[in-house]
Amino acid sequence: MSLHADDLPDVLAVAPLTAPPDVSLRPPGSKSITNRALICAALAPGRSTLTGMLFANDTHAMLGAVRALGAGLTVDESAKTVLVDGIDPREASGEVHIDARQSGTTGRFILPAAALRPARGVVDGDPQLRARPFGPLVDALRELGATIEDLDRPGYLPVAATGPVAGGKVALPGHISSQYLSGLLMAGPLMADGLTVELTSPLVSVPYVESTTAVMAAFGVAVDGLTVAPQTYRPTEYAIEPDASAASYLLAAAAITGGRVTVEGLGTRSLQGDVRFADLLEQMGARVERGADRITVTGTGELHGITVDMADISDTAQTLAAVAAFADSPTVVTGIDFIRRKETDRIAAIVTELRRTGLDATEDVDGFTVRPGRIAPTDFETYDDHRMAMSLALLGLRVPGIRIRHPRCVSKTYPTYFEDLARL
Ligand SMILES: O=C(O)C1=C[C@@H](OP(=O)(O)O)[C@@H](O)[C@H](O)C1
Ligand SMILES: C=C(OP(=O)(O)O)C(=O)O
Repeated sequence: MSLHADDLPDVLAVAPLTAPPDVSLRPPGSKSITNRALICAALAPGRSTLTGMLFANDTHAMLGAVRALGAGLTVDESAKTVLVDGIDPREASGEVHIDARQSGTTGRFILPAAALRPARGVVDGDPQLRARPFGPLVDALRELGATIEDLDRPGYLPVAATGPVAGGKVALPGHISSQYLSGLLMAGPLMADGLTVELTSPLVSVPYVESTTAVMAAFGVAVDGLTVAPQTYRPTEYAIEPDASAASYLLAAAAITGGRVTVEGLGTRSLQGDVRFADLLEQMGARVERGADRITVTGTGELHGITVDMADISDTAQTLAAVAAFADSPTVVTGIDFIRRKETDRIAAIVTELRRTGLDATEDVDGFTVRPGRIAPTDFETYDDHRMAMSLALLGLRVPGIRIRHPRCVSKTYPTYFEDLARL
């Protein structure tokens, strides 16, 4: 049976490992970097070459989005490469329709780019994305000169944007999502007056904004603090690094099973904050070796609970919850109330599922607590959230009788997840 997302059954049984793993794996390309590189390349008149691309539902959403804006794409999935012929959206005409599917990054990055066009661009998504907040981004774009029509509930998709966005100074909250800021910054150099963002509340997911400015720099655009002067994106050859959030599951597997897993292509040079998940495994008792382009985690048989603020790396909070289930003391995760507005309410979802398996887990105001205990055979619900499926599957590497319902949701960012898990 193929374990590719497209071929998975409605309920997937996870077989416990018969021996600790000792493997080296290269996770697929980073979703976050792929979607940034696609935006920057699409806004860079001329041909860019992107290598190491992730092909998954979220990046297919972005490929469709930049194609709708007029970028030319030559896609070679087997070579993980895309040639992008970029455009200047300020010269575009004609109404376009963009389907961001389930992808927050696609919706929040393409809306400011679409608003650069002096014609109407409709941005919509799946019901799941329609339920996630867009209000702060819509307000900011209006403030900067774009016309944004609410096509349904104000502050939510679908919306229609008509530019051009003149730019200037804008106030933006930081505590709901960093994606608004990243999307505005990437469109910033094409605003006639440039862009300065003033944050009105503390920024979550900070490392993602650092990734944004790093990818922009690779395409020749400088950002000074939260100010972008009018500039031109330069087409370039850009190598996308593997996905650090995807790597968290593989590294967690080593810590949980007492094995050794090396992820290739990610290390101290990574642009992604989620590589710091390895630091948490180290704090819990695993051994971690870091190179410029690889991270190795070795499980020591010891795992202790920790208390940690995960506001910077919240996509790995559910992974940590799975590891915490095997520790010898409770783990408390704080700083992540904003993950209630991701693919699902992730705090409620992970606590509900850990309780279903018999663990004493509780929701806190801005996070959750996991108290280790006996883990019973369980069919886990996944809430159409790829990270629920990927995290809960880790329990099955040690505990018999773990089954994942609707596992195909991993196609959002990691269609080959269960193939990689089987390689352990
Ligand atoms: O900019 C990005 O690539 C992302 C930012 C984070 O979202 P928030 O800023 O909404 O927390 C993260 O959860 C998401 O998976 C990817
Ligand atoms: C929250 C996520 O994605 P996005 O916000 O890009 O939909 C994620 O991948 O966990």
